[in-house]
Amino acid sequence: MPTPDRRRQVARARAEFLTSGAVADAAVEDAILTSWRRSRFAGVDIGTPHVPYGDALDLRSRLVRCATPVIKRLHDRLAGIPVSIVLTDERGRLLQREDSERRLTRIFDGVYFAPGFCYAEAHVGTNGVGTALEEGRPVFVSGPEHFNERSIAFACAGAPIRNPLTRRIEGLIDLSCLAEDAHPMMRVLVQEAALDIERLLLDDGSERQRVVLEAFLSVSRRSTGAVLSVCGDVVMANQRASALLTPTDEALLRAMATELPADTPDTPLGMSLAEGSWAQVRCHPVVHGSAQAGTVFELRLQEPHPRPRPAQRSVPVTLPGAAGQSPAWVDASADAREAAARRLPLLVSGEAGVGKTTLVRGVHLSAHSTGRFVLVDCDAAVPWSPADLGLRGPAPLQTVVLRHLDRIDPRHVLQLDALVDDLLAQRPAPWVVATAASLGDVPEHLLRRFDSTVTVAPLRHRIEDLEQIVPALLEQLAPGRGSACSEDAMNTLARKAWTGNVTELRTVLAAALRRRPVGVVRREDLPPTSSTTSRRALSPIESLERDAIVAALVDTDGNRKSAAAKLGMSRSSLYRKLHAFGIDPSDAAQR
Ligand SMILES: Nc1ncnc2c1ncn2[C@@H]1O[C@H](COP(=O)(O)OP(=O)(O)OP(=O)(O)O)[C@@H](O)[C@H]1O
Repeated sequence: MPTPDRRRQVARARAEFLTSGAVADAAVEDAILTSWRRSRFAGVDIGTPHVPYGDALDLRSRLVRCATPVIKRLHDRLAGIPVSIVLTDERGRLLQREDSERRLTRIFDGVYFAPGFCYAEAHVGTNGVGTALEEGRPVFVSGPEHFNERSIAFACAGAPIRNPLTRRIEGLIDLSCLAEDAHPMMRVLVQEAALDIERLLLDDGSERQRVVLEAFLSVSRRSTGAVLSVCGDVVMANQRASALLTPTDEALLRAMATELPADTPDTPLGMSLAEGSWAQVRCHPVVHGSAQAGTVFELRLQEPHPRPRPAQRSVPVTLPGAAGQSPAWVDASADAREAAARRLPLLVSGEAGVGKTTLVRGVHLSAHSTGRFVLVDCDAAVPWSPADLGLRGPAPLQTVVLRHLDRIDPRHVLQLDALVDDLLAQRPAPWVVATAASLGDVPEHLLRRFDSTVTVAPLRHRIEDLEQIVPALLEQLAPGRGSACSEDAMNTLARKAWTGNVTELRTVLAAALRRRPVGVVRREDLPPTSSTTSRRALSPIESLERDAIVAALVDTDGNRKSAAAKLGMSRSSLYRKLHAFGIDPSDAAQR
């Protein structure tokens, strides 16, 4: 336990840090100093921080089931020692607390260290729960090592609990007491307890996982396609599946695994992959005993035609202000509507200008609610306080869109995380949606906040949507003028690559309307644009190929020989394709 001298030294270091932001060498452990910096950065209140509360606790989870006997044993072992045992979820929200003394019940309830309250570092600053989760390892925080004043009276040791197979953090076990009662053994005890819980998690899952593994291996052996299995949190993929599927596809398959009934007929379903291609999916539910243990998926890339559609999506979903009837758009609309109905935080991905915000606004409007729709641009939003962002007000919030999540400044991640907590803790909670052009650029920390994802396909991969989008845009740009596009103008538009998607289309139509403010827009009214105008509308697979060629030319500064080598094709094939797809290499190189 820290001696009084050591305690004074830490208290001095804390005061120095709070005034100057610096600390003398070795005055506190590195982990504590790093956590103080994070806490300050997140704008945590140094006096009495706001501890968010949410009452939707999952107390029947596997984590709670496996932790309960361990907590009980520890409670018996610690009888007579003034300490509380706490279990939290992976975000630091308390699920259970067992106090060895009644005195502690009153004290800990008084500082909101109780089930439902969230002790993430971004809210309360350095503490045994939030800091151990941030660090991903056991941490002991005592007295003035805490960031906020109110916690200085306490000491807590926290150890993350990891999924034994994926090693992802599932929760945390913590021992907390008054600072004067702290003992170094607390750190050892929580580490032991975390390991015990992990062992039980392994036992609990291993039988189910063994059965699913066997099914996965058996399908992989006989299949020449991509094979992926889902068993709870554990996903296994063969080499082909790893190469073919993006995290978004994987998330979709995980969702399918939970939704498909065990008696799903063995008929293949169609699935639009995040990269825009189309796959035929066979689902093999794996049953163990009387319950479904998991699902094995077998995927084959499809030629573009015919596109089989899942039966349940045969009725098009139309959303106000969001035009489009292509299967990819209809699927995305239906998925987004479902997420809204279940109030699941949703991440909508897709290239810039594809209509991500339009889709979400359409879902919002289709609910006919009087609640507010608020857009927060993560690229620009500073400061992050709810009032400044327009999130406070008399009318209830219905939908909050965190636009361009992939462009957030890394220094603002914790503030945004705290904002999401604040939104989700409201009653009723708004539907929280984020949009991003590149999922790979969304900080991992934030990615985990979103339970479901929807991908909006690029316009060139659902070019048939022009039929509805062009009239909708003409009406937006020239309301009431009854403008339309001639057939030859539509044919020209259908042959363009639309790398800037609907935003680019809107600009082109705006220019055409300047030339022909009323009546029918003809081909000659369209501005000359884009190096990639092909002679005919391309199929989805062809447009993927064209994208790959343009990307290779961009990477090689327009050098055809290097681009052909990069694409693994002969130079003559590349020349043929440049011609067929109408690609001008020098123009592509200037992008
Ligand atoms: N399906 C659609 N129907 C009608 N208009 C659309 C559609 N999709 C996009 N638009 C129009 O295209 C423009 C860009 O759409 P939107 O802002 O929704 O795209 P985004 O993907 O959210 O863009 P960014 O990536 O820049 O955030 C807007 O003017 C919008 O009105």
